[in-house]
Amino acid sequence: MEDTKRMFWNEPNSKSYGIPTVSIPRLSYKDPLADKLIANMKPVVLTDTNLVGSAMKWDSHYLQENLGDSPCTVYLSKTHKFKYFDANQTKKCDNDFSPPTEQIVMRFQEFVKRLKSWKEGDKRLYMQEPLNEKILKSLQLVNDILTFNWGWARMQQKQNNWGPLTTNLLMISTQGNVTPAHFDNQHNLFAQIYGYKRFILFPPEDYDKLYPHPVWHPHDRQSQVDFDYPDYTKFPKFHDIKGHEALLGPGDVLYLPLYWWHHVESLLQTHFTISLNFWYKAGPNLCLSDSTLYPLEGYQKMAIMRNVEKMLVEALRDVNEVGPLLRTILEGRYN
Ligand SMILES: CC[C@@H](CC(=O)C(=O)O)C(=O)O
Ligand SMILES: [Zn+2]
Repeated sequence: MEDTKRMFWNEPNSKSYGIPTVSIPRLSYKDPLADKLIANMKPVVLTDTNLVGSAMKWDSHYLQENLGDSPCTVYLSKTHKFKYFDANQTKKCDNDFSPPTEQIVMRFQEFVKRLKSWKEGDKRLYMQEPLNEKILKSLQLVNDILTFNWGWARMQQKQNNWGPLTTNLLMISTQGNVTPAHFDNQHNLFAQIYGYKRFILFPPEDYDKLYPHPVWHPHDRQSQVDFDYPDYTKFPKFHDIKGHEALLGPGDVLYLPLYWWHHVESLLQTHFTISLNFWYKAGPNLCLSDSTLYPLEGYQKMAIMRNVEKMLVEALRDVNEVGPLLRTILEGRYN
């Protein structure tokens, strides 16, 4: 793996974006430091969990055999970026929101056909579908899933007090696709199955450097900063950002902590990449109580800021009144 890693960084698609980064530790799951990092909500790549060992044989042919006519959600983009948006939150944008990607449902076999014939210049494809009874018709695939290393995953969930597993998102991306920087409100065990992905992570406390869209916006949780063409006038603090970087290959699992920002790229080594994530709800330590330790952690302050913003949007109704009211609270009093 190390040799592959060295070869990779010559790849043209590993843009540095001018962001200094440190490497995320790559450890055996047996290394006590691995569990310590997870317990402290720090990212770590685990190289030998065998979490999705039974999925290492999943390639386009095998998945076509076992998912064939299942309907799956596919995003189409004219660019390499797949910036997520919540279609239910466009009403507050007075129709000046233009979706950056198209979302369609197609049969899995149709997706594979388009994936195989895809070439540079075509609309890029990104299939993202939760593994659930809707698509799991084949016993072979169900058996593969049943033989994941659930013992290890359940142990992490229990000893770190995570909430329930909510989703296993199956992701199949054409080479070179980018999921721009965003955060999720769940813990994530991200398993790489085929091809290579590059992650650049930023801690929750970089909230002020990544300028997320407002909570009411369709791009809630997504950074406003375009890493390819950063607007340092509008987003000056982005200049000081520092990242945590990891290259994931088949069998690697990245623990991506709740509220950590992440930018994700499918590298050019293969025509497409296959990944599966395990999203777990946050545990009770996101709620403040008598046992809360102070000072609060970055992720706890992030939850507070989001709740304050949501409360103001609800109370004021007009989103244009949120800024002026916050400035009134701040100016000459807290700054
Ligand atoms: C959802 C797409 C993204 C992964 C991610 O953001 C997550 O698992 O939270 C990626 O791999 O391109
Ligand atoms: Zn994410």
